[in-house]
Amino acid sequence: MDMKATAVASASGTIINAIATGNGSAFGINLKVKATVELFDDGKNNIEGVVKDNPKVKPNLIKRCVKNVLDYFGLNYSAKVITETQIPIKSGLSSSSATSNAVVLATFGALGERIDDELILNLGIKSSFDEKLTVTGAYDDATASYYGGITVTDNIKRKILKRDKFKDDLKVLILIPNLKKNVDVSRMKLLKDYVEVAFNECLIGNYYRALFLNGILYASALNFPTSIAIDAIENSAVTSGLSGTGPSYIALCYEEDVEKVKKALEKYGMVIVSELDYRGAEIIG
Ligand SMILES: Nc1ncnc2c1ncn2[C@@H]1O[C@H](COP(=O)(O)OP(=O)(O)O)[C@@H](O)[C@H]1O
Ligand SMILES: O=C(O)C1=C[C@@H](OP(=O)(O)O)[C@@H](O)[C@H](O)C1
Repeated sequence: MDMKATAVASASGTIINAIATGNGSAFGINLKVKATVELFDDGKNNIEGVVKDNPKVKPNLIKRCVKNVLDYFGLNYSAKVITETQIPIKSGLSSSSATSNAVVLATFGALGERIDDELILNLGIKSSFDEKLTVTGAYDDATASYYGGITVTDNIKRKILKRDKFKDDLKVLILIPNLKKNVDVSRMKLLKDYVEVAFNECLIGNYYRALFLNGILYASALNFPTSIAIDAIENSAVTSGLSGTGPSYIALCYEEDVEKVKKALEKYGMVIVSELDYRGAEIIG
């Protein structure tokens, strides 16, 4: 019986970046990473990883994800894991959380194991920690990628405080500016008291205000332009802000305003037009 499965997971945009306080919030975006995992019961523990379409990206995370699942079940299988992605990498769209979700889920599928959501999320987060790709575990990003929709989380306790949907049917514009990623954790932690203000708005469902405020705060701390989000709003975006630790910015708008907002953002770099995702991660083959 061949042990092989394919799974997808979603990118996620940031409403509240959890690095300053441990509490965060994110929402699913319909850009997917696809992972195919094939297992061989040969007792050799030889795991091969292939990152299609991104030759510069090492397979360390995806090999770690498969290893952590096999170790969890005490199996010494060999494996081949292949990923391909629509998600810009190292950009603040949580490609690492999405990839961990997709590879762990595909490995569970290949094993024919019962789909235990929390176990899959935790093995994915463990893998991201093992590869030093996260500060808080990014449980906000991981759950938004896995379940879709909006999640509001305590990343330290790994608790979902709230799940929700945006009240409007919105398009998601993603700006990939020509700016270098800068993960200065100590500067981000200086924002704690102010991010708490934004988080309280998020907890009561004022997601547009929370996303904008969070973006201004983190862009200021990380020396990214704050004017970009304001340009988006000036051109009818309902909200806009830095996503994660950047450099990507996101803008949410109604369909009829896409061209206007896109034009405003394009002077800063490449713009991807996508939409909200409510499907999350799933096994597709
Ligand atoms: N499609 C993919 N295949 C394999 N590894 C990936 C893929 N996408 C992301 N990764 C891993 O995640 C890392 C990027 O994650 P991170 O630094 O957290 O940035 P972000 O989450 O903002 O995209 C990459 O360096 C790589 O290790
Ligand atoms: O590493 C972390 O703990 C986090 C990383 C950030 O996302 P990116 O990795 O996408 O920048 C942030 O949005 C998230 O709330 C917490």
